[in-house]
Amino acid sequence: MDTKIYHDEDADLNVLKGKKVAVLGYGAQGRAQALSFRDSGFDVTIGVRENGPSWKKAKEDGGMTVTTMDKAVKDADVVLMLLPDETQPDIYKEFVEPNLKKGAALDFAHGFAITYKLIVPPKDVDVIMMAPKAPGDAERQQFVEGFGVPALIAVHQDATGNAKKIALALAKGLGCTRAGTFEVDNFDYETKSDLFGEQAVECGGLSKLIEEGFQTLVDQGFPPIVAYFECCHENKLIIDLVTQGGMAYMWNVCSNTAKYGGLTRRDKVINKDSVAGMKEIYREIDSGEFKTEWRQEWANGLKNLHAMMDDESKLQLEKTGAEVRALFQRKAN
Ligand SMILES: NC(=O)C1=CN([C@@H]2O[C@H](COP(=O)(O)OP(=O)(O)OC[C@H]3O[C@@H](n4cnc5c(N)ncnc54)[C@H](O)[C@@H]3O)[C@@H](O)[C@H]2O)C=CC1
Ligand SMILES: CC(=O)[C@](C)(O)C(=O)O
Ligand SMILES: [Mg+2]
Ligand SMILES: [Mg+2]
Repeated sequence: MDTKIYHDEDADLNVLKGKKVAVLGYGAQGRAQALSFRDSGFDVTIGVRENGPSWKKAKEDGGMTVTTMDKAVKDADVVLMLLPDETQPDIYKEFVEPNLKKGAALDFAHGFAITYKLIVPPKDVDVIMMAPKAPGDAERQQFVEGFGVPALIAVHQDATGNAKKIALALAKGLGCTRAGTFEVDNFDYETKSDLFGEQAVECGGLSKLIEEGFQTLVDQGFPPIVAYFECCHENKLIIDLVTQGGMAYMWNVCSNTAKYGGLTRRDKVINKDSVAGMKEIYREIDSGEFKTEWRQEWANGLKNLHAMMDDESKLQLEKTGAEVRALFQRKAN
């Protein structure tokens, strides 16, 4: 299946000229997208809780209307649900559904709520996705530097006939058509790949690999800072090589000792049991079991999540990392 790729020339910011773009939420994605839309000339309204931290931050950033979510949605031509996934169904019910005007576009940066039918929009609105494939800070930084991160777009519902044009205008407004914006057939492709990637590879798998590698060396009596450089700090430099020129390039830049040792021993770490684990992760995502568990965790006040985050913050790795960053800060001053 060929994925259609779009660049600047395929998207038109004027599609949103004179239109009201309401961004609900001002966190990682909300702030990065809203500031870039503002700088791209869109009429941006931020919808957040009155006088909360996001309200104050959005006011400080300036150049946008800041109001409550219900008021932001009223008369909006595009509403971006840049709220935590777990909060979206309730916020949609209370603030969006009663105020969303006929012919508006409802946009998501991740398809969770639509894929698992936690939000079912009316038939008379466009439902689109513009999902940047990056953390918020990175996408804003690349926009400011004149480039942009890649994004996925999808159209779930095209009531006006303009759904894809609007998704592309949003992507261009965030600089994502500079790198490349990829169209996928449906929300599920983004939702399920993103959940899998963040659980099995980029957040879950990678953090565990780093933590256990670090602990293995520390348990062998290595100074924590030595273990930190080897199992954590240097990863960015290696990944930069992969990003620059692929796996072969990374291997070629590394020593032959690293090539031989890495290629002959990596299966001791990532092996058929690990792959079976990856398949189980995907099965839980695809079946909706993860969705059900995550909804239950939200209903329980995120107790387990807070406990796990507390455990993470107490790791020796974090203490050593803070010392290293302080060291580097000294160099920067
Ligand atoms: N974090 C990231 O960089 C990425 C996130 N996404 C998606 O973007 C969407 C937004 O996620 P993030 O920006 O990470 O969210 P976030 O957790 O960074 O912040 C969301 C913002 O929503 C508001 N908010 C939070 N809880 C609220 C509540 N209970 N009631 C009302 N407002 C509330 C606040 O303004 C908060 O700053 C999600 O669908 C996520 O999956 C997609 C790509 C990357
Ligand atoms: C930053 C990103 O793309 C993630 C990991 O999917 C997310 O934060 O949900
Ligand atoms: Mg992601
Ligand atoms: Mg994600």
